[in-house]
Amino acid sequence: MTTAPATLLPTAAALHALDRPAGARRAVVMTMGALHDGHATLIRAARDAVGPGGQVVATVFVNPLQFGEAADLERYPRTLDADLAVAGRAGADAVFAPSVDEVYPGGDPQVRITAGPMGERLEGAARPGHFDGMLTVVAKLLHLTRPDEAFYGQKDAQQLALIRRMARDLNFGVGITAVPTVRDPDGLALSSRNRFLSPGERRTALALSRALFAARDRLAAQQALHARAHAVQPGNDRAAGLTRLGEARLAADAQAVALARPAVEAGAVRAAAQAVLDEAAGEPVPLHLDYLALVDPADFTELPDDRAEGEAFLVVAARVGSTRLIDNIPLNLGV
Ligand SMILES: Nc1ncnc2c1ncn2[C@@H]1O[C@H](COP(=O)(O)OP(=O)(O)OP(=O)(O)O)[C@@H](O)[C@H]1O
Ligand SMILES: CC(C)(CO)[C@@H](O)C(=O)[O-]
Ligand code: BAL
Repeated sequence: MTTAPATLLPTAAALHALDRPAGARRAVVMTMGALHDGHATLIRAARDAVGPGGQVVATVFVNPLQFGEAADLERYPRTLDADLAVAGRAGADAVFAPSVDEVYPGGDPQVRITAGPMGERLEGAARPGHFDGMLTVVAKLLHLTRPDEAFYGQKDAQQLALIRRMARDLNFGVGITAVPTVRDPDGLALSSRNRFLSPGERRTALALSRALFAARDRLAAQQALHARAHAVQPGNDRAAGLTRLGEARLAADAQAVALARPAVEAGAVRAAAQAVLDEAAGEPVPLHLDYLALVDPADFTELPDDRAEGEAFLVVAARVGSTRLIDNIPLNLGV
């Protein structure tokens, strides 16, 4: 393990020449560069997984195939020297940072990966072709780097679900590991694009995480009501204890509310987040909501308003000024 800058591997030939000690596990962390602590957390997780004797390779490649607007591609930050230092400190041995010609010799590839229906929803609908381009380069980078395990951030939840799906559907034979979203102390999910936000835009952008946390808190409050209602049901031993504590009245109220509304429903969770986003849309620096959706983690289809059980992701995308941001939170509906 090293804290020196990671070794730069600018070509596939240099990558293939990288010595791979016998028995050493190799982990890969793919990025588009401009590394921040979210990326460093992925690299640290990769290092933890393979151990000091293993090998961690990060990749830095701004993939033209997954960009729609040319302006977004052109202004994407490129900070390779700093990236080598961040990657090295976090525990990467090497950074594979190829040129566009190295990855796509002879121009755009004719044969590509198709993301399928999950790739057309939400982010896929907002950025047509994005997920086909993303999966195509992920497939290429997996073939080039040949890892045992690859690490991706939960922040890009739909991307992660599609990569898992590709690895499974097309038998890539690689382990895919998710790393939870890393946030600034104020809640904003770290993202390379955050650097484009002015101070005012950043304040408005905080509504994304605030909306997700409001939904999570709404769900937790309803679940707590149910727990208390359950505690005072006839025959439950805890009822006597609660009475002694003077909580019987409170618990009875809770039971009445909980029984009147028997479950925590998707519609109420979504509404709690929507209220925060509506308020941010009226700020002097407004938030322009692209989508807010409560989805099935398996395929990113929207859950019906009356769904009251199971795993879900609450996902959001919005533009503030000229910067488009995404965020999400995993939730468990039901009581
Ligand atoms: N805040 C974060 N927490 C955890 N993982 C993250 C975070 N931000 C990015 N990642 C992960 O890092 C990997 C590389 O992402 P990428 O280079 O696109 O960074 P980014 O900050 O998401 O940039 P941008 O949002 O501008 O595309 C992806 O697997 C992504 O999910
Ligand atoms: C996975 C990825 C490196 C492919 O270009 C990119 O989409 C990203 O950085 O999340
Ligand atoms: N962070 C996902 C890659 C992209 O925005 O293109």
